[in-house]
Amino acid sequence: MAAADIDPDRHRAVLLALDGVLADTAAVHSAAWKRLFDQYLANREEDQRPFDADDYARYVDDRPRAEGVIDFLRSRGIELPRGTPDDRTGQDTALGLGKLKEHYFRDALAAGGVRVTDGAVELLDALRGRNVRTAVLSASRNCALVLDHANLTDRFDARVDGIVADELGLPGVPDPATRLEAARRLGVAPAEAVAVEGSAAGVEAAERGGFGMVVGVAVGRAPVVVDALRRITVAGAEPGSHPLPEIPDALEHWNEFAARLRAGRPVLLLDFDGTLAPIQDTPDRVRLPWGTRRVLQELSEVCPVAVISGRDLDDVRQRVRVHGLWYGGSHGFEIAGPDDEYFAHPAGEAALPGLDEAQQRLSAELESVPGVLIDRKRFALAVHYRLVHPDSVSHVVSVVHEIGSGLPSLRTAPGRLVAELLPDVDWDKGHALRWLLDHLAVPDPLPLYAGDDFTDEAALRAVRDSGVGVVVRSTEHGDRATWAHYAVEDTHSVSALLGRVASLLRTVGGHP
Ligand SMILES: O=P(O)(O)OC[C@H]1O[C@H](O[C@H]2O[C@H](CO)[C@@H](O)[C@H](O)[C@H]2O)[C@H](O)[C@@H](O)[C@@H]1O
Repeated sequence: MAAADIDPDRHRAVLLALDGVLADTAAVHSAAWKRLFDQYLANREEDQRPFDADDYARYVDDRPRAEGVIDFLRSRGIELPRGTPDDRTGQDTALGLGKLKEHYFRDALAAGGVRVTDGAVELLDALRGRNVRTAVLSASRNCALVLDHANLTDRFDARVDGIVADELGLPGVPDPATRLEAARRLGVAPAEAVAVEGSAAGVEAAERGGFGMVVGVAVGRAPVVVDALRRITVAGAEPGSHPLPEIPDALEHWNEFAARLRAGRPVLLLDFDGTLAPIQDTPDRVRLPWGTRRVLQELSEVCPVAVISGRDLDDVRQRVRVHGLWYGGSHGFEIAGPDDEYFAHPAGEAALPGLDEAQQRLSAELESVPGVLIDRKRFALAVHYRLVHPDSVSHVVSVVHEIGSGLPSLRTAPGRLVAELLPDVDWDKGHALRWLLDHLAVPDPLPLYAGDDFTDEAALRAVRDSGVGVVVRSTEHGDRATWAHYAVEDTHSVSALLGRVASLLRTVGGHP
């Protein structure tokens, strides 16, 4: 089965035709034309055969309305004058009947809506998730209305429709003018963009416009042909994640948030830096705010609480200093419980020689770069570049990658102005979270995870279907895709949210 893969590293934008690609508008138009013509023919003496699918394709599809009226009625032996734009709706002229068709189209849309193509929403989400800009194209002046009925209005960065084309005097397809205008509005060169078309004329327009990739959905003569929209994939996109700026605020949606918590027995799993404690220029300056410590203490009395951090286990334990909590260090490679429970992932031990060697080599190679901080945790190693001059950052990051890729026991992971080396196994904060849930064996658990960084996404993904995920907005990577259900502005808001959770749990003894 033919497929098309959009590669966000090469394709900065995607233009998508609305009609026949994103939505089945033809069904709505066809219903409106049929109502108009069948009703009209019933009152005439000439050929009264009802309007059918062949008539739609032959006389009216993708054609100016008045021309469609004239040509179809001529096929039934009726000659109608074109009329003028001032003609009444339903008047016996092509323009008068065209107005009535428009009326019926809106009726049909209001009554039955419009069917959105399978895979359309998922594709648009995937593109957004990878920061690929999108434009919707339609020759129709009803484009905005259709998008509204299809709940697609907010999913595009640009729209070039019949209204825009009329205002700018742009010719329709196969002329490339509307496609080029969309690329201009998205701020990309056509060669950097993909056009997804649903008609031969659209394909020709995109090819003439010099678009980087032209995909035809069930259009045989396109350079890339797919039989259905869902065959178009986006490299590196994870279906189900969403752009962080679009995630609703947890405090503003508190009632809904609380209702989710009521679905089980909450287990709180929290990241440390950037979530519980505000980010500082250097890791040693970080302090847990007094109010947050008090809330954690309160929470630990009503439900299990774990802090899962990229820091060393002892480091995070000392900075939080709340008894009764579980702690995870080195991104969950090491876990300790309140009653001396202890777990270390075997791959952590196995990676120790690699981490030691990486530490030595990184210290030697980066010694001369001002601002670099090498932060060794038991089972991980962070190279901080928050204080490094921007001109030297790519050098620092590439040295970490080079050294990491030369040591088979290690892998690299990005973070907030930090590049980390971790044991190269399938273990992350998501696995640590599941390990904790298994170990805690809370009946009917409802995991609530909060985090701010890339490494938190594994845990946010782990609670996506069975818990609640909260992401803390940040200036670094703040527009990435996230698995979180809700967002909060900063660490103060995390503290406020946890305070509300504590009150909720206190009133019902730990199970809202
Ligand atoms: O999982 P976390 O608890 O969020 O730990 C992730 C890393 O956090 C720390 O680095 C980050 O915070 C620093 C202090 O605010 C900041 O200077 C740095 O730029 C951030 O990346 C910590 O030092 C790392 O070891 C953790 O892996």
